[in-house]
Amino acid sequence: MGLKQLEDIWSTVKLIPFAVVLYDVKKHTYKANSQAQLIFDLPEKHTLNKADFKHLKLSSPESRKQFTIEQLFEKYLVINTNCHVLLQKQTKSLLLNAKLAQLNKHLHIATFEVIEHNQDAQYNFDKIISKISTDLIDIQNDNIDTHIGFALKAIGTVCHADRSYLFKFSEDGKSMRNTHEWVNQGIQAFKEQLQHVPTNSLPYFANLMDTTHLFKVNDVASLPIKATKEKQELEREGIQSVLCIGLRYDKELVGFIGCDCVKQKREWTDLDLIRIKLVGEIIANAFKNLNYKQELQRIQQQLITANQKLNQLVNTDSLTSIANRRCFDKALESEIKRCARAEQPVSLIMCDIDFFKNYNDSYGHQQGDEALVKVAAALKAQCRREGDLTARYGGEEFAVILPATNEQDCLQFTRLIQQTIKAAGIKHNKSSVSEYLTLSIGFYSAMPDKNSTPQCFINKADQALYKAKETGRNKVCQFKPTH
Ligand SMILES: Nc1nc2c(ncn2[C@@H]2O[C@H](COP(=O)(O)OP(=O)(O)OP(=O)(O)O)[C@@H](O)[C@H]2O)c(=O)[nH]1
Repeated sequence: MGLKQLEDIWSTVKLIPFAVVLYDVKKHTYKANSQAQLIFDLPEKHTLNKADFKHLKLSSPESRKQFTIEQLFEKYLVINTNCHVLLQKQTKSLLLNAKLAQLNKHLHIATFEVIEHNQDAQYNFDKIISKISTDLIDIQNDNIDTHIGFALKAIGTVCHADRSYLFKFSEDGKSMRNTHEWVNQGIQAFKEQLQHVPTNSLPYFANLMDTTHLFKVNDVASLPIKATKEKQELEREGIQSVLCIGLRYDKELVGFIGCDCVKQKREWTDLDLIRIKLVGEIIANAFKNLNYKQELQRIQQQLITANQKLNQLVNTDSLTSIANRRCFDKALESEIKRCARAEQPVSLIMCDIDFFKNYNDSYGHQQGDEALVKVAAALKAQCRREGDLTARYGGEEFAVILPATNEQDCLQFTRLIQQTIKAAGIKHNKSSVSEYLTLSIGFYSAMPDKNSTPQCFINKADQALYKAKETGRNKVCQFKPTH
C-alpha cells in the first residue's frame, strides 16, 4: 500500500469521534488520533512505533491477562472484534470498549471508547471490592446493614444503575422480601412496598431464578408474553432494564441481588454480571459468617454460664451457701501471700457451735441443719470488707479470714460475732452455758512472711479454739505463742 493511500485513509478515520489507532502490520508502525494520544499518553508524532506504547498497561478486565498493543491487534482481532480493555495508568485506570477491524491486508484499525473512568477512588471497583470484603469478613450484627448499603451503592454506581437491592426468599420459598435497597438521587425507593411479594405473582421470574439463578432484561418493553406479570410490575416501578442474580446459601437459593435502570436502558455487559455476582457472593458469605459467629457466640455464652455455675458449685457449701472448705483453702493461701507482699497482718478465726451434738439430739437433725444455716448467715453478714471470707470448715465448725486485720480489730470482730449469734436467739435447751446457741471462738493474728503457710495459721487458730472449749465455751481465745 502506498504512502499516499495510507495518508488518505488516515485523514478520514482519524476524524471518527473516538480514540483511533491504526496499525500497519507490515511495517509495525502505528498512527493515533488526538483522542487516542490523550487517552494513551502518546507523543504527538505522525507515525508511532512499538516503543511509544511501551508505558501502557493493557489487560483484560475479566482474566486480568496483560497484553501489548501489538498483541491486541494480532491476537484479539482474531478472537473478538469487540472487547473490553482495562488501561492502567500511573494514577488511574480506564475501562475501554475496543472495536477492532481489518481495513485491508496490512492495515488494522481499533477504536476505543471510554466506558468507565475508574480513577475516581471511591468507585475504583477493585478497591471497593477489597473494602467490601474486608468490611464484611469480620462483620458484627449491628453494622451489617451499613456495609450492605455501601456494597449496594457501589455496585449500583459501577453498573450505572439507578437502584440496587437485596431480596430474601421466605423459608418455604412462597414469598420474597426486599431487605436492603440503594437508590440513586431522584429515584423512587420501593423497599417498603416490596415486603411480602408472593413468589407465584412473578412466575416467569421465579422460574428463571430457580433454574438459571439469573434474570437479565436489557429492555423491559421487549419481555415475552409469558412474562406479562413481570412486565407489568417492572413498568409500574418505571424500570427499563433489570439484572438479578440468585444468592445461594449452602447450595440453596435464599434470595437475589439486583440492579434496575430507570432513567435509561442498559445493555448489561458480562462485566456487570460478574461484578454483581461477586458482590452478591460476598454478601451471602457475610451472612453465612454472621450466622456461624452468632451460633458460636451462643455456644460460648452457654459454656461460660455453665462454667460459672460449676465454679460456684465447687466452691460453695450446699447446705449453708457460704464458701466451702475448698474455697477457704485457696483463699487463705492467697491472702497470706498477698498480705506478706503488702506487709499487712492476717487474722484467722475458727468458730465451733457449743454442744451441737446435744442440739441435734434435742431438736432433730433437720433443725440442726437450720441452725447451721442461721449461724453461717450471721457470720457472713459480718464480713463486709473486700477480701473477708466466711467458710464452713466442716461439720459445725466455721472459719473467717480477715485480711489486713490486726489482733485488736480481730478481737473486736469476734465480739461482734458473739453478739450477732446471741441476737439470732436460737434456743438451745441442752447447752450448759446458755439457753441460746453459742459459739466458742479461737483466733490467730500475725504478720505473714514468705515462709508463712495456711496450715500454720489453721493450727494456731485451732489451738485457740480448743482453749476456748476447754476453758468453758461461749468465749473467745486468742493464740499467743508461749515463750
Ligand atoms: N444437723 C447437722 N449436724 C451436724 C452437721 N455436721 C456435723 N453435725 C453434728 O455436729 C455435732 C458435733 O458434735 P461434737 O463434735 O461432739 O461437738 P459438740 O457436741 O458441738 O460439743 P462441743 O464442740 O465440744 O461444744 C455432731 O453430732 C455432728 O453430727 C450437719 O451438717 N448438720
